[in-house]
Amino acid sequence: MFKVLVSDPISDLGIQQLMDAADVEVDKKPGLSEDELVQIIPQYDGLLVRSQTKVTEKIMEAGTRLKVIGRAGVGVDNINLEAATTRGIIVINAPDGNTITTCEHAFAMMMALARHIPQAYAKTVNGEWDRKFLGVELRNKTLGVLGMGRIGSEVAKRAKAFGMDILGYDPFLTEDRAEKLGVKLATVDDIIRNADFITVHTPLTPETKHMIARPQFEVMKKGMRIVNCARGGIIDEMALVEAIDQGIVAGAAFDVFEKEPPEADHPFLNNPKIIVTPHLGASTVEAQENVAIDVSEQVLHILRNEPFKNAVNMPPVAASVMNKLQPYFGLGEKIGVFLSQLNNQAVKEIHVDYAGDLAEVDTQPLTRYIIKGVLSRHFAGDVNIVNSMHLTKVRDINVVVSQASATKGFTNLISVTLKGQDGAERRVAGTLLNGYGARIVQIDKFPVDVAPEGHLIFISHNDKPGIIGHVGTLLGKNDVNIASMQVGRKLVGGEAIMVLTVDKAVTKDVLDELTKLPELNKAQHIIFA
Ligand SMILES: NC(=O)c1ccc[n+]([C@@H]2O[C@H](COP(=O)([O-])OP(=O)(O)OC[C@H]3O[C@@H](n4cnc5c(N)ncnc54)[C@H](O)[C@@H]3O)[C@@H](O)[C@H]2O)c1
Ligand SMILES: O=C(O)CC[C@@H](O)C(=O)O
Repeated sequence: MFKVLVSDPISDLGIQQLMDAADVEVDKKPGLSEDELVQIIPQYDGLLVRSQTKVTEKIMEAGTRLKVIGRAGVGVDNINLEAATTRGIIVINAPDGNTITTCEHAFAMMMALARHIPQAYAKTVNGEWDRKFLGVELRNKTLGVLGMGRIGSEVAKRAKAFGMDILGYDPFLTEDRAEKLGVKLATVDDIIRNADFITVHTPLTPETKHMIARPQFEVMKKGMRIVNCARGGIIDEMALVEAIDQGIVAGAAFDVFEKEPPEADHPFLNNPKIIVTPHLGASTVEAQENVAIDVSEQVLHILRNEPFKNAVNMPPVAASVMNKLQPYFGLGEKIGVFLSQLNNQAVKEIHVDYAGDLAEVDTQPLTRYIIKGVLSRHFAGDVNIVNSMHLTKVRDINVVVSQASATKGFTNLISVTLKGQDGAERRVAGTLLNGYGARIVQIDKFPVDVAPEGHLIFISHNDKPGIIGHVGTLLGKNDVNIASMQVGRKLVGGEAIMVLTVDKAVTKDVLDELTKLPELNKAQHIIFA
């Protein structure tokens, strides 16, 4: 039974799928402190949060069973990703579920700003009939959108319908896409100097922190208005207050703050030209259901070891590519497991070569399975596809991936070579054979045909008459039943290998006895657990 802790208020309807799952027990405990979380987290396999819970290294350190942290929303700045990756904890988010809701909030903030709606409301309900509030139209105004991702693009579409001219900047915005969205591709400087309204929709990163600060306010169009429904810190709060005081900025609308919640004396909270909401961008019934449904579904997949999407601490891969790669994951990992047992020296480089059907696909996820296989028997702690690449960096292991079309007659081929620090190499290649599943087809320089399952004995010997008989007799004497046997050699009488599939594990004593046979150089037990 998997246990999942929901530590923030998350839509019940959204997590229904998790609560209904027969193999999952869900505990809802919103509002716990870090210390309280540290106390209870060891019993959980999954943690579901919104933005209130700060998932710190200390919590992950205590969460020895944690496999997945699900963020019901987009931003994962409340989760220590580095700590999660190091521990192999998969972090997933729900990037699409609140896009429209947040876009609508940003748009509502822009309209409220243009027409002083919160200020007028406050006066009216206080008994004051103040008709001096004079707004501006959106029509024919220039809107600058910084960050044309999911939310920024939706804002631009709506602004178009309002008759605004839109300048968009995003390092990933192409001319084509800008044209499709009816947006003029601009530089940050164009936007700063020409926009009547600016709205920011980037993540908070070292590059975007204070991307609008004093130098930018100094060159802005007098009377412009600015909206931040993305992340506190993208706009320098103190510089904004100064720009309002100097009459450069006519008004600002903020849903997010550098520190949340802001202190009671935060200068935004008593400034009549700044309207604020308490990080409500994603707060609609629809968005909260959507993100909770998305994230619950992925958490279930991860707990059940099924393919999943939206991992934040792994590179994104298109679903079509994932479907193509998925059948190879088991083979890739087994090649790695095989090599990790064959190899007996410090690894400097892992070279993965993909051929045939795999030559033109983005094979990054598959490489992670191979590396996981190579490392998992040697590293303390959980090695998985989230932390496997990270672990190679920590251990200074170079990973080289190549793709080639030469398949040596196979429709697909994965060849993995471990290079040791003395330059020695071990190689295992495998393929997926239609109707037969995973097969190992090469070990070092020897062609073989072995199913990577259960227990194998790998023997290197000199190709001399009688050796197969000696091995069979010795194993029989020790009650080890041979299910199949493969012999590989390059030259008659030269170096050779033997791979035996046996029904059970072989003891070290049996291996030692095998090694003492004439012409036998080495015998190893290989296990695919
Ligand atoms: N207020 C809320 O409740 C709320 C809700 C949802 C999302 N958000 C926040 O809104 C922001 C946007 O979310 P999204 O879903 O559209 O994300 P997204 O990833 O789809 O888009 C972000 C875009 O920002 C662009 N970008 C990155 N650095 C940039 C830079 N230096 N200059 C210009 N553009 C840059 C990226 O290329 C990307 O296209 C995020 O910060 C997210 O956390 C807030
Ligand atoms: O959970 C929330 O309400 C905040 C959501 C928002 O900031 C996000 O990044 O998705």
